Amino acid sequence: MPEAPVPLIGVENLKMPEWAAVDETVAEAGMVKAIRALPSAIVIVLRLAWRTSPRLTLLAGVVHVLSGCVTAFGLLATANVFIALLESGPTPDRVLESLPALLIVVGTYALRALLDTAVAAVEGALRPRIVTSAGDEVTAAMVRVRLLAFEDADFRELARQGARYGVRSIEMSLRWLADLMSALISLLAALVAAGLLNPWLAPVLLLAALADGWAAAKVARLNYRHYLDTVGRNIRKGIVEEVTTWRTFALERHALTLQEPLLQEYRRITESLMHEEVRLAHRSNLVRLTGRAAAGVGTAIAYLVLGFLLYSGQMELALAGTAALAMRTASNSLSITMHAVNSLYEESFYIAFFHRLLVESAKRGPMEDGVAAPPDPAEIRLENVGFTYPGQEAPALREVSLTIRRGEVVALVGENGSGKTTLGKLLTGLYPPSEGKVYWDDVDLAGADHESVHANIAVIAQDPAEWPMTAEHNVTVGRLGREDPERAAWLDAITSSGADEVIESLPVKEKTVLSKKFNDGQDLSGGQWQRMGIARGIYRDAAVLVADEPTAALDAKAEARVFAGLRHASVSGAGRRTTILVTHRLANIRSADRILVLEKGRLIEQGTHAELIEEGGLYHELYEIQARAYRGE
Ligand SMILES: Nc1ncnc2c1ncn2[C@@H]1O[C@H](COP(=O)(O)OP(=O)(O)OP(=O)(O)O)[C@@H](O)[C@H]1O
Repeated sequence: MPEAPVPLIGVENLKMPEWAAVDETVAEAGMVKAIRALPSAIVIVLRLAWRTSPRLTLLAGVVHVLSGCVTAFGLLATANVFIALLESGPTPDRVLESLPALLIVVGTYALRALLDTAVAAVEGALRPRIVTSAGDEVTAAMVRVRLLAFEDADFRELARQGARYGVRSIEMSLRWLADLMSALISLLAALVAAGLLNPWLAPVLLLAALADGWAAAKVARLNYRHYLDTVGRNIRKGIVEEVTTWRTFALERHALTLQEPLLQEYRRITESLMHEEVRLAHRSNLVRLTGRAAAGVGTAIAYLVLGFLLYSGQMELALAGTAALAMRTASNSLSITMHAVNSLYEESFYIAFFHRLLVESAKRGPMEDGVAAPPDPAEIRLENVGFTYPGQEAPALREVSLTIRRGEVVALVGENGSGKTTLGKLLTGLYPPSEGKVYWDDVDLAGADHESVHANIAVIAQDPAEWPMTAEHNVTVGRLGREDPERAAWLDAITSSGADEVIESLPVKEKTVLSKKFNDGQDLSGGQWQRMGIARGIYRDAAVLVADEPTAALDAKAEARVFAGLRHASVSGAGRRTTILVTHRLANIRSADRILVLEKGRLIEQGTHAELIEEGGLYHELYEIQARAYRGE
């Protein structure tokens, strides 16, 4: 019997992102309630247009209104042509008499054509500006959010959806808004014309429109409901696509023979999405058919009313032509209006993402009016600090109190998951504590301007970023404007880190682009990237340096060289640098000024190597395990 497929990445029990759960209520809302939500989306778009260019926005409004008015005028002028033509008397005379009215009609058509061109020109200039501006607002908001925001999966997904659908929806909404304005004005003109001819004609025309409108609104809500229902599966699909096709997973994918199971998983998700898609198409079609049938009945009633009015002599035949024209125009405009309203309604959900993304980003944005942190703090002090990652229950750090003085080399030691990396992020103000305080001298980082803190830190990450730029910029990107006429800082950074050997091996040395995305680009090995990351951290020459497992991927020779380099860097340069080292290789940190030992998020021991060995606690135990392994015991 074939084995049942094992779902690698489950799809059934996915928790809905919080923002999508909120929208559930919108998707379930009644038609009236939903239509009431429409103006807020229009306001967002109009505000954005106004912010982008008040002049062009105003101009777009004016040309639209003018163009609609000309249509209305043309329609009423047509009535005069019919009246002149259908009067009693010889045909040539009637034709001649109708000529002035006909000329007016032709004139309105010409004017309408000119105004349409003006509308297209103004919109052509305005729309790209608004779309660029919307994209810019999202990007700027995202760039400015605090680091911790990226730990929040809901926010990350909102950012993805807001950037992807929000900006596109704004562009679409602009088109619909333009259509809506022209159609509404034409509709108004046609209804007035029809109403003037006979008051009964206007309401029956509206009847047909309502049926159309109901169907379109229902389809919009079905679409949005479908979007919400499938958002979780689409997230999963993205993840599976990533692990199935990305290079990062390629090695293990093959080595673990996961290709086929992953493909199965991918198919399982896409097939379930496809079935939903087909179901949606069927349901939408049915709704549309019902709407069209009802609208057809409405139109038939309108023509019956017209026929009755003619039959009963309540309307002259001369006016019936204009009435029919007005009905036709009204019905066209109504269908455009309804389509535009419903498309706007549909887009309004996604515009809400855009808006929510801006609001959520602002909440997570930089501190306004924060005080400047000292550029070279004499001490960093933690008072009863606790930290819990967003969405987690258990704290990663608890009740940590400590002081680190300028120039100290402090090593953080502890088992996996004990909180070393997290502590490094709190000391450098990258994450705010959930409890307690972090001070740089007497400045509480909770009230400090983030940039002033981050400008004075350098972080050598365990998995350094592989910047797709030249090797030179990979080292200098942290302080591009640094004055280095003799290249002493550059040489110091690359020799202390061992990056000099990497650069030497590159085809065009430091000018080599380190990315396979470029034709002549080059990739590096894990250890080589790590050396570039260390060089970058040293070159930044910041007052506080955190090196998180900087040598995990380095060979023994390179590792010894890096630690010597880091010790040298901590006493050289502009001032004495505060260095915080996270490492599991305890032999490297024997000479650290102080060793802090963490266990399950608590600081349980601190002191020099000798003191901690003497104490005989966890550090002693960990050190002995490693030492025994080297002694071959
Ligand atoms: N991004 C995150 N989201 C949620 N929890 C996290 C995150 N990063 C770390 N944690 C949790 O916080 C705790 C501390 O993690 P941290 O990375 O600080 O440990 P560490 O001592 O540096 O571990 P290692 O030696 O493995 O690098 C762990 O329980 C970990 O599971």
